[in-house]
Amino acid sequence: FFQSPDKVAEKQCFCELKGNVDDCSCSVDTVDYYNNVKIFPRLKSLLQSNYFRFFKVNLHNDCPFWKDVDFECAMKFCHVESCEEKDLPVELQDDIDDKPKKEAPKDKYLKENQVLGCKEDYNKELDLVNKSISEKQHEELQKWSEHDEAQDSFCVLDDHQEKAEYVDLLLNPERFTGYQGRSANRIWQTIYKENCFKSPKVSKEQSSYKQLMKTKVLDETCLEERVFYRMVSGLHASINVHLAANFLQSEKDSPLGMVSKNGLWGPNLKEFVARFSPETTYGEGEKWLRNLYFAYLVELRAIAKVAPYLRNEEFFTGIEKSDKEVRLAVNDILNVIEAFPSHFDESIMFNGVNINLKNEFREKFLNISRIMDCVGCDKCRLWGKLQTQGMGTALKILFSGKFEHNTLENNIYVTDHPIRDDFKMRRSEIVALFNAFGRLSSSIYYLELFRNQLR
Ligand SMILES: Cc1cc2nc3c(=O)[nH]c(=O)nc-3n(C[C@H](O)[C@H](O)[C@H](O)COP(=O)(O)OP(=O)(O)OC[C@H]3O[C@@H](n4cnc5c(N)ncnc54)[C@H](O)[C@@H]3O)c2cc1C
Repeated sequence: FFQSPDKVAEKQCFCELKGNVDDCSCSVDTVDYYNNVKIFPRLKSLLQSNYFRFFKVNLHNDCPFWKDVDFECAMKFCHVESCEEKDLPVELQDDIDDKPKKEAPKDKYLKENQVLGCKEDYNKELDLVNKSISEKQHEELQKWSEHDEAQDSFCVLDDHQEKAEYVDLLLNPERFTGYQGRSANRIWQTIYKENCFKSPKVSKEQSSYKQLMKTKVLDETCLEERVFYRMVSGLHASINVHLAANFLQSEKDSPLGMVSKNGLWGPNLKEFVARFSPETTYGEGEKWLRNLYFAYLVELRAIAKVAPYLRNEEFFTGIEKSDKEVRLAVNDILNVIEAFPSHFDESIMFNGVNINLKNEFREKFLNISRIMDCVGCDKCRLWGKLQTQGMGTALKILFSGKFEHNTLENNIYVTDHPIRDDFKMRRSEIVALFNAFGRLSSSIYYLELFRNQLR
C-alpha cells in the first residue's frame, strides 16, 4: 500500500508534494514512508494505552480576549464527555480525590436538534479584529512572566486548575463537528493576524491570495518567524485534514466509514479537495499541507531530543503489566524516532539574534494556547488545547536551553548530557506531546489515503 521513496508514482494531484519540506533538509517522500510504515502504526497502538488516553484539561475557562464567545458548534458531536472516577486508572483516581464534583454540562454546548453545520454569513465580519486583545494579552503575559515555574514554557497548562477534568481521548475523537462560521474564523484570524509575526493571511481589502503571494511575504521574514507561521499553519492543516478524514456521512456513500451509535464516520474526499485544492485556495493549499510536514518534523525532533528523559519515565498508572508494556512500546518508538535519517536542526534558530526574539516567540505561542479558551465548541477546544500544549511542549524541549549539549554528528544527534536536573516534564506534557504528534502523524497517513483516492 505504501511505496518506498524511490518508487513513488508519477505526481499528479495537488497533494502529491515534491522535494524537501520547506526550511528542512528532509524530503516529503522520506517523511511519508517513515511515518506511514514505521511510526504511525506504533503510535496508534501506544496512544490507546491507559497512560496516554486520559488527558486532564480545563474546558471551562473564560476566553481571556473577548467576552462574546459564540458557541456555534451545531452538532451534538461537539460535546465532550469527561471521565467518572471509577473509569480511571488507580493512579489518576487519586489525583481527582479532592477536586470538586463535575458541573452539569452547559446547555449551550448541546444543541442536538440544530441543523448540521452553521452556515451563518460571517463574511461581513471577516475583517474585524478585536483590538482589545493587545491590552489583555499584555496583562496575561505580565502574570505569566511573574510565574517562576512557567519561565521556560511555551504554553499554558491547565491540568492543575480547579475545574480541570480527565477526558478519555478515545471516546472523544477529533473529527468533523460542524464548528464553523464567525466563531471558528475569528479564532484562526486572531491566531494569524494578532499572534503571528507576519502571516500571509489576507484581509478582505487585499484583493486575493495570488496578489499576496506576489509580495512573497513569507520569503522576506526571518527563519524564526517562518518556523512560527509554519507550525501554526501545519496545526491548522492537520485539524482540517482530520475533519475531512473523519466526516459524518451516510452509510450509502461510505464503504470506509466506521459505524457507531454516534453516527457513521469516514473520509470525505470532496471535503478534503474543497479545503486544499489550488482552485479553492488560490494555490495555497499545497503550502498548508507542506506546513503539516514541517510541524511533524519539529515535534519528531523534540521527541528524539527528549528520548533519554522519557526512557527514565515510569508511565505509572498502577497496572503493572500494562505499565511495563507501555515502557517497552515507548522505548521501541523512541528507537525508531531516533533513527530517523534527517531530523530538523533546531540549532539554526535563535543564533546571533536579539534574545528578545526568543522571548517574543515564546510569548506569542503562549497566547495561541490561551486563545484555545475562546473556541466555541467543546471538542474542538479539547483537541485545540491538547495540540497546542503538545506543540508548546515540543518548543520547550527544543528551546528551553536544557539540552544544550546535544550535538549533530554525521547527521545523527549525539546526546552527551542527556538530562539536566532542572528539566522536568509533567504527565500532561508527555501525554499532550505524544498525542499532538499522533495527530500530525495520522494526518500524514490520511493524506496518503486521499492521494490514493485521487490517483
Ligand atoms: C482550534 C480549532 C480547532 C478546531 N477543531 C475542529 C474539529 O475538531 N472539527 C471540526 O469539524 N472543526 C474544527 N474546527 C473548525 C475548522 O478548523 C474550520 O475553522 C471550519 O471547518 C471552517 O472552515 P473554513 O473553510 O471556514 O476555513 P478555516 O479552516 O476556518 O480557515 C480560515 C481561513 O484560513 C486560511 N487557512 C486555511 N487553512 C490554512 C492553513 N493550514 N494555513 C494557513 N491558512 C489557512 C484560509 O484562508 C481560510 O479561509 C476547529 C477550529 C479551531 C479554531
